[in-house]
Amino acid sequence: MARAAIALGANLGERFAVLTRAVRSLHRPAIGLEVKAISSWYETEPVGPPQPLYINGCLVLETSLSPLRLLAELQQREVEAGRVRTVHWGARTLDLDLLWYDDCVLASPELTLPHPRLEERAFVLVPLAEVAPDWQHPLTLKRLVQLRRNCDEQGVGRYTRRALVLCPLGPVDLRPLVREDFDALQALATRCWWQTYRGLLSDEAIESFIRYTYNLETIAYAAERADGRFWVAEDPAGGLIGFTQAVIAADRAHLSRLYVAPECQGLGLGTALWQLVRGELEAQGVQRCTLTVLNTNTVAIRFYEHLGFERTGPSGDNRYEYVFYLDSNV
Ligand SMILES: Nc1ncnc2c1ncn2[C@@H]1O[C@H](COP(=O)(O)OP(=O)(O)OP(=O)(O)O)[C@@H](O)[C@H]1O
Ligand SMILES: Nc1nc2c(c(=O)[nH]1)N=C(CO)CN2
Repeated sequence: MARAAIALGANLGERFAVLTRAVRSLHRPAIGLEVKAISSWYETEPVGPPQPLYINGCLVLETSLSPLRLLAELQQREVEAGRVRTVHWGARTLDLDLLWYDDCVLASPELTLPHPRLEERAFVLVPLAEVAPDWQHPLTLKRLVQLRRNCDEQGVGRYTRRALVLCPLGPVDLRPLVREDFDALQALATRCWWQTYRGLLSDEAIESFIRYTYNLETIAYAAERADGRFWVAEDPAGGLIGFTQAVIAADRAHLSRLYVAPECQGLGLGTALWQLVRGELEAQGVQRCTLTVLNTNTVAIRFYEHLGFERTGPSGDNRYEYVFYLDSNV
């Protein structure tokens, strides 16, 4: 198996939907394509003629395909995404570039490896350094960390409202909750609540919490609160398998909920949801994030402490209060 890196870019249409579909379609172990790492997403100013902002990211793949076969797979996905080539470096629904393929060096017009403009593009180097920091350019012998350090990152900003994370299920989409999710969220929350609180709370209390907190009206209210951030985790088949919400008020935030479907626990999704929340809180200048947890919920307590939350004391009704400091100067 060879290792290869792919740059993804999109600046037309439903950019995230297109990019998510592309990543998922590149995870096909049966045909010798396996996604091994996915970077964060970045919103980037266009290099080239005036055009809309891009979303860029990078992947590392393991593959049994030859470089040219891999390029053909990439080009096929660009066509499927509706890409039309008109203007050089112009706007596109999807751009998939092969950045490198092991130590392979090639210089044909059809395929040049490593990608000839890799070293001058911050919109490639910044996400690539996340997923392959130790990669070394086979010709210049420069390491990626060094290339990234020397590049001008202006115009390349982290996009904190979404992430695509790899887990044994394949690429899982962490994205904002939308109205079409409400029914599925209600069903998932009901399952999560029974699994989490059976034995810790009375059945009547669980039933009444679910009825109060996850009826369609309260879900809609939570989703639409101006200061709320509500994300869901969507598995590769389109099912919801996790959710979280943080409420921000000035430089403080409160993590109101974080749940993962019972059958998907232990895959790193809870941590991934927290990382997404944390990135957004940092981007908003939030300094501390609090939460409360039932004092008998040892699984959750262990999880939050592992993330770095510190207990600040008991709160009313059998709960503990925790805080996470985002700014080490606080
Ligand atoms: N490493 C590579 N990855 C992708 N395409 C390549 C590579 N090397 C050469 N090519 C060739 O480049 C041609 C033009 O590709 P494309 O239209 O995607 O360019 P572009 O995205 O507009 O510009 P750039 O190549 O600077 O990103 C393709 O037909 C492809 O055969
Ligand atoms: N920010 C940004 N600018 C670009 C991009 C891209 O992916 N991101 N792709 C281009 C052609 O490959 C030309 N310009």
